[in-house]
Amino acid sequence: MPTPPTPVITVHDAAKTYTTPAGDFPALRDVSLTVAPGEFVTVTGRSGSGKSTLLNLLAGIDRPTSGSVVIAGTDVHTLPESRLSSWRGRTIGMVFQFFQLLPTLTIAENVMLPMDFCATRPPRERHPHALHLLDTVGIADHADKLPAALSGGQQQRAAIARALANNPPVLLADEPTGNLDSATADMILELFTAQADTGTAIVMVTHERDLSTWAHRQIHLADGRIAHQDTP
Ligand SMILES: Nc1ncnc2c1ncn2[C@@H]1O[C@H](COP(=O)(O)OP(=O)(O)OP(=O)(O)O)[C@@H](O)[C@H]1O
Repeated sequence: MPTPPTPVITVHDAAKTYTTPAGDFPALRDVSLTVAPGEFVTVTGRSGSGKSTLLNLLAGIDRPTSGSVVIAGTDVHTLPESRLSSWRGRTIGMVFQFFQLLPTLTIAENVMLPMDFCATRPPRERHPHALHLLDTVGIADHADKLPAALSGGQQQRAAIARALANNPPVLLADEPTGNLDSATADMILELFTAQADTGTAIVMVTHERDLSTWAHRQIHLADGRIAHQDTP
């Protein structure tokens, strides 16, 4: 039997309780999961089931009330606040529903931002690397345009190139196809599949229930717990 790969994401017994004026609200409970390098996992569930809360814990944006989140060997929530954003910039790529490109920077400049922020490459290599990434996602011709000149699908490709700028082991996506027509959405999902094939672990929150054509595993949340996991 081959040894299973060491997970790049390990969530152990994580819980997140929000304290509100109306009392404590358990948004996540008893969540344990692992994701291996190269795995493409979707997280589905009704509105309010805890999908974004889980993604925020994985990104180190929020801390669990109890339990642990270990990403690429780092227990995320033991990192001091001062090291968290640089850790995130090197370890996590993030893709959002509304792309979140900076409107006054060109597409290439947007893709260079994570490299500038983390100084992961010497300055002279950053623009060529941005062009290489834009080529990989099929929009190198648009490198010098502003985001507003691109279609939604092209902007999402640029956002994916930016997310991959520092070659992170983990890509987190929050409804990345939610603002795209279905043909464009399929192209974005194909890009994710191809990226997973290179060894990146991908966790994607989505409202679409069945993405078995693309995802290796589908995790379904209900009331803050993992209700079931399907492996197509
Ligand atoms: N900062 C907060 N303070 C209090 N309650 C919160 C906070 N953030 C989220 N919640 C509650 O936690 C629950 C889970 O929220 P979460 O955003 O994770 O759900 P979701 O599954 O991502 O929903 P959607 O699909 O609508 O984005 C919800 O009931 C929400 O109201």
